[in-house]
Amino acid sequence: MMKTAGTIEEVRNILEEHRGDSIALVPTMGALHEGHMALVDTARRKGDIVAVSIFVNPLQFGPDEDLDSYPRNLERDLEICRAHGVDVVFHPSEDEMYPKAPELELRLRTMASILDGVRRPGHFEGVVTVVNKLFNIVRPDFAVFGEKDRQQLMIIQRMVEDFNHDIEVVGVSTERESDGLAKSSRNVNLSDTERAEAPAINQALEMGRGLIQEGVSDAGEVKERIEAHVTDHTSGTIDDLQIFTHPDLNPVQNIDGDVIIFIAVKFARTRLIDNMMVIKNDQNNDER
Ligand SMILES: Nc1ncnc2c1ncn2[C@@H]1O[C@H](COP(=O)(O)OP(=O)(O)OP(=O)(O)O)[C@@H](O)[C@H]1O
Ligand SMILES: CC(C)(CO)[C@@H](O)C(=O)[O-]
Ligand code: BAL
Repeated sequence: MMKTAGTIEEVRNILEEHRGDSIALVPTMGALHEGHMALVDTARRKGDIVAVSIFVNPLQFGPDEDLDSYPRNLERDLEICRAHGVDVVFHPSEDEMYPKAPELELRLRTMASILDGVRRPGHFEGVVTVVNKLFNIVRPDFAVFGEKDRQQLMIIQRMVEDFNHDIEVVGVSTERESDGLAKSSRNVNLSDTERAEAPAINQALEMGRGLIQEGVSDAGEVKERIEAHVTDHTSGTIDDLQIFTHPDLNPVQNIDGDVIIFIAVKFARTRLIDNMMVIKNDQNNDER
């Protein structure tokens, strides 16, 4: 039977009963969907015990961002977790996680000097702070994160290395709606019109991948074509569009190897992100 814990003491007591079992943790901000459940399924294959954390972390939201309107529905989330055979859900309050304003700050260097590290100042500092806390509270053997938030996944992988957490970080490929839109908790904050337009983001990324695989090597040209597709088919504006080498995330002008295309699109109330890896010489269009 699934157990739930609202406090650190409760979750530690529950996990203590499972001493000797390996734990796979899926950190989330709730408003769960099938993307999260793909993470849970991976966690189930990895660990004896699957723990999901649900916490909308205020530290990773900027002052003008959507902390207040971020979707929250704990009862529904618990039902979804129960139906998926999750063993433990940890859903702390803000006071439980931050009884005092943190005195110590973690700072990132180059990995936050690009993309959302620049667009959302302080975001990744907030993410690594809360994930560190979750790792210390749950002490998982495995921690599962989605490739939709690829920069976050790479930063957490690096954090585990830098801080010697004895945890295997596992990445899971992006779950998409049947029309290609990446599943995201924020999709519910799109208007009907925006929701109908939003698949153009994935279409544009697919088009970019196609161009690169056909031999277009000018990153500027690929970006222009992607931007035009999004602009022509949505009311959103491009907040960020970058092509980086894979796996070391260097900006690229001339594409002569594998790359990742990152995009962020701002709609009226909601900013969506997506990314696509392009294996340059891969003819079968599978995402890795
Ligand atoms: N479509 C998806 N496919 C795979 N993993 C996903 C997907 N959406 C979210 N995740 C992963 O789930 C974890 C929790 O993410 P979060 O709770 O922020 O949900 P989200 O859908 O990404 O919400 P947001 O609207 O904040 O982007 C993260 O590791 C994230 O990468
Ligand atoms: C990893 C995370 C749960 C930390 O708050 C959040 O950034 C998310 O949901 O991706
Ligand atoms: N999915 C990453 C969490 C955030 O957007 O704040």
